Amino acid sequence: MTLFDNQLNIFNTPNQNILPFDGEVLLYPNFYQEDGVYAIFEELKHTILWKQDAMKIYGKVVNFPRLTSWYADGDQEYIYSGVVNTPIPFTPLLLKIKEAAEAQCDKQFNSALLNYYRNGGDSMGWHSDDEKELSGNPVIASASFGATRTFQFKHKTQKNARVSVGLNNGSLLIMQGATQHHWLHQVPKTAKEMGPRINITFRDIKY
Ligand SMILES: O=C(O)CCC(=O)C(=O)O
Ligand SMILES: [Fe+2]
Repeated sequence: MTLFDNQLNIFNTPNQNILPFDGEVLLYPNFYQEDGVYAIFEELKHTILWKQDAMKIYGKVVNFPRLTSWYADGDQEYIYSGVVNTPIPFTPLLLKIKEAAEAQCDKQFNSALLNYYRNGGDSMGWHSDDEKELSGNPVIASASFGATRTFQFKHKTQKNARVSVGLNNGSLLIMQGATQHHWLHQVPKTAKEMGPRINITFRDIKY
């Protein structure tokens, strides 16, 4: 597969920080850009072991508004949003996507959280990626495939500070520095007609 050959030479041009202060977020809209980018979504859709997780809210079991999966090196369980995740070993395609992100970040990742947004009704609410297993200032690389969804940041204390970007097919978003301490992020629901989207966030979990 030649999917990522030459890519780093062409698409790793320095990019501007999209946050105004208190963190660093870099967006590379055309990172996974070879012809194969259209096949990545389909392969992920069919080969990832998607699951429907649920959480209890006031005693009621409510499905997450998306499907999820967790891939990682080793066999350590990881609790995310109250759900115990047992890791699945990386597939060859996930490894290629991960290695390209690692080369761009100059950082190794040992795990990946995957989210499958089936349509505009699927979403992820406001949160920071600040689980205790992520180190003080985590570097998180987020790869997106399929439909473009809006990704929003809002500052935790400066209420008017908000940033919104579209995460398109083949984009790579890197969140680093103090971002998770000061900013929340979300993928809001939309009433617009919306195709499916798969997002992968690569993380380095300290056990
Ligand atoms: O789907 C996205 O772009 C965001 C995913 C995310 O924030 C997460 O997995 O923590
Ligand atoms: Fe997140």
